[in-house]
Amino acid sequence: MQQVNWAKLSPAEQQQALARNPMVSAEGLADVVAGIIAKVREQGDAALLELGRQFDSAELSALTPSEDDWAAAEQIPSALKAAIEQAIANIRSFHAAQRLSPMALETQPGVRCELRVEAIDKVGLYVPGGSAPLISTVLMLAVPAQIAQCRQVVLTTPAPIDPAILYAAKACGVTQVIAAGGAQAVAALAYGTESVAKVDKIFGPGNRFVTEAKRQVSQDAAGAAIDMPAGPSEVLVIADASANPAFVASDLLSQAEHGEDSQVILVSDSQTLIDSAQVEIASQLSQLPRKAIAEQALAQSRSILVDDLAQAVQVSNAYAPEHLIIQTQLDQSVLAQVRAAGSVFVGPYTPESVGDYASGTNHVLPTYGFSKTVSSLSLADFQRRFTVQSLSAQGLQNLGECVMTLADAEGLDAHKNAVAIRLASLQQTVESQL
Ligand SMILES: NC(=O)c1ccc[n+]([C@@H]2O[C@H](COP(=O)([O-])OP(=O)(O)OC[C@H]3O[C@@H](n4cnc5c(N)ncnc54)[C@H](O)[C@@H]3O)[C@@H](O)[C@H]2O)c1
Ligand SMILES: N[C@H](CO)Cc1c[nH]c[nH+]1
Ligand SMILES: [Zn+2]
Repeated sequence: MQQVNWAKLSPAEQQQALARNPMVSAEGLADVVAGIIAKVREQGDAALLELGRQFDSAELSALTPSEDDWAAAEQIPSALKAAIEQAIANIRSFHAAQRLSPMALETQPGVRCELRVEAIDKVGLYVPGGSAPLISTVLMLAVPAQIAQCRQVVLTTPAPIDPAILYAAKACGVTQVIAAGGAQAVAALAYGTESVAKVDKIFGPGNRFVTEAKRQVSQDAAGAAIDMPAGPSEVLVIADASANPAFVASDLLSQAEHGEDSQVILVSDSQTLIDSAQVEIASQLSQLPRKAIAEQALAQSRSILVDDLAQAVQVSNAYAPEHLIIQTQLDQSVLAQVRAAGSVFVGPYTPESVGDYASGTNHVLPTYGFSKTVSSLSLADFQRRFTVQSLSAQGLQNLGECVMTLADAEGLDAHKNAVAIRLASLQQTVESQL
């Protein structure tokens, strides 16, 4: 991890200290992904099988799990089943509480306005599986889809599919599981194939091929909507001298182990804490099976010495991390100054892993600094909201003049006439009754 002293950096160097890998980093990534999407649109299932064999599993022979696969899913260890069920219960509680109550009111007498909420009909869930089978991502995507009552829930994940992914998918009411990963899976969800149902919206994180494919299909009217840019994992830890360096190191490593393109940042006003966290990182890293991956992520990560905690939050707000961990003596006052973060973890006993798996919050979060404007995944993302209005005759008489004046000002006579014709008809009725 590179070490820098924030106060001694020029503005350009400060920007550099918070730089990420570019979103479209690999040479020609957009063209490679466009080629894969075109292939899936032309060749359907045959393309999914060919690309799946090339990138994921040479033995791939079918896109849908067999009866044996579903039977194997029931055989996962009972402790794992229990952990999945406990996580589902917490995720369900937190997301069910996000249901909006129907809202209706009269904005003025006779003018009734409503806000209604309905599920998005067909959703596609992308569960990463290139480097680790993200069983927890099944829960984060499928539980809110189930609460929203989406009619069709198609899950794709690279082959070979881990039995626990199937177990979790079944437990959360997924309607179709497809063994496909990467850009080809996103293309199949967006446009459909012989085996994959076309969906309205695609959810889920992934590597740069997945993220770029989501971007491309979301820009095509014939494609599908997407949730957010949820790319390589990131964490920023704000820690002061009171923090436990072993805890801090473990949190940084938990995100560094995701992928070579993950990034972790430690911001502290204590050089002593930074030094002892570095010692801990070296010692914990040596024990990790995914040491090589974490090492590469650490090579593009930083520790930043700041003057005080106020400056630490400024640095964090400028970076806008996917995950923000606060381990200081002034946690609540630091939290109050946070302006941009996908999800925040407060206090020494709140490792980021709890949000990744089971506290109840969603782990699908905006990366690349998008947490300045994009929110963490929630129930609302699986729903569409629409408004309804209904006016009584009296309501139109009360509001008509206002609408006609505004239509007049815009020079839109047909708009004005649509009101005037009704008001005239009402007037005639009144006169005929006299
Ligand atoms: N932001 C979030 O909310 C969040 C949540 C969970 C995971 N993540 C991130 O998701 C990512 C998962 O990445 P992953 O790679 O493990 O799994 P993945 O499933 O996203 O990607 C694997 C797929 O990439 C494709 N691929 C690999 N090399 C390719 C190549 N050379 N050309 C074309 N396609 C290729 C293959 O089709 C393969 O199926 C990690 O970076 C992790 O940090 C983010
Ligand atoms: N930290 C990841 C999101 O960036 C989510 C995850 C899944 N499993 C473990 N972690
Ligand atoms: Zn994680």
